[in-house]
Amino acid sequence: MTPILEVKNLNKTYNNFSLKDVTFSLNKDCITGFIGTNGSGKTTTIKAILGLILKDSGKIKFSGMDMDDNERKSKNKIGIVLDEGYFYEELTLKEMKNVIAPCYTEWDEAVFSAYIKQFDLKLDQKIATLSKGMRMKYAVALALSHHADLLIMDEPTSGLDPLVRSELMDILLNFMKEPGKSVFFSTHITSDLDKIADMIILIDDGRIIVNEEKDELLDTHALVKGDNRFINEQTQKLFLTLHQSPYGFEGITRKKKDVRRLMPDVLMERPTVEDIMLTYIGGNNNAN
Ligand SMILES: Nc1ncnc2c1ncn2[C@@H]1O[C@H](COP(=O)(O)OP(=O)(O)OP(=O)(O)O)[C@@H](O)[C@H]1O
Repeated sequence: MTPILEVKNLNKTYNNFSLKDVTFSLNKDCITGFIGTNGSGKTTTIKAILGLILKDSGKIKFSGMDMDDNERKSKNKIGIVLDEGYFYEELTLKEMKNVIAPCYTEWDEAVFSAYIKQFDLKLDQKIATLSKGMRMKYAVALALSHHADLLIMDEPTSGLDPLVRSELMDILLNFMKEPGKSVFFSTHITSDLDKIADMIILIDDGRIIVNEEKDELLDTHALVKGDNRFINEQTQKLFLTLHQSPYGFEGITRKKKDVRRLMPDVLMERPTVEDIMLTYIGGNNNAN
């Protein structure tokens, strides 16, 4: 199956930062979480994909077509929710919609009205007066009203309370019910992804470190906790990260069988996406 988006050897250099040969694909019918710490390159990658900044090199394909050569055609099928609202604050929701709608050949006013109603938004309200949660919902309504196949969201949950974040997760799951849809979702609030992501891509210092199915990632790793007496020169090597305190140790392993064999009395739990992220970032542990 053709991936919905292919990013190949994407490079972009700023004074103190660079994307380094960023390469990944997004599959149809998948929610992909794009995770990384502050400043790891998530926004830069998304902006480069969307042509909002000039890339130094690299190829981006949408549904098999080169995005540089088919900008209008591909952007017609992509919905975008960006971190900084790209809205004119003094306009009302309706006025801003009137600016955005003509950019899309498949704009669907009925779908937009249904979202506005569902999200309890008022079209005559000024953008400047929207709360963070309302602003996110408005951005989602705009992004999903032109029959997009791929929704790209940059930190949509940042600054939102847990209730609104959970509402957003439901909106995304609802969007995914139609076959052929995909979501690419950058965040450093990884708990949102534990629930909904199919794939996890981790970027650290401009480099893709992990690109794997979420369940595979969580099944092949384990969070191990136990008494310090189990830690010795041999068992230490079983861990990607290991933290010891006077009360015991906690570590992430990929060698679950060996841990079970050599450390029979320890606790093994399924890690979270955050545990995995903290394991692989920074380049200062056994994982790299
Ligand atoms: N226009 C620019 N000029 C120079 N440096 C920039 C520019 N835009 C971003 N950077 C730098 O690139 C690095 C990556 O930034 P980016 O916004 O992509 O990170 P991020 O992973 O999205 O972080 P966050 O989670 O904080 O939004 C940062 O060090 C940032 O300072």
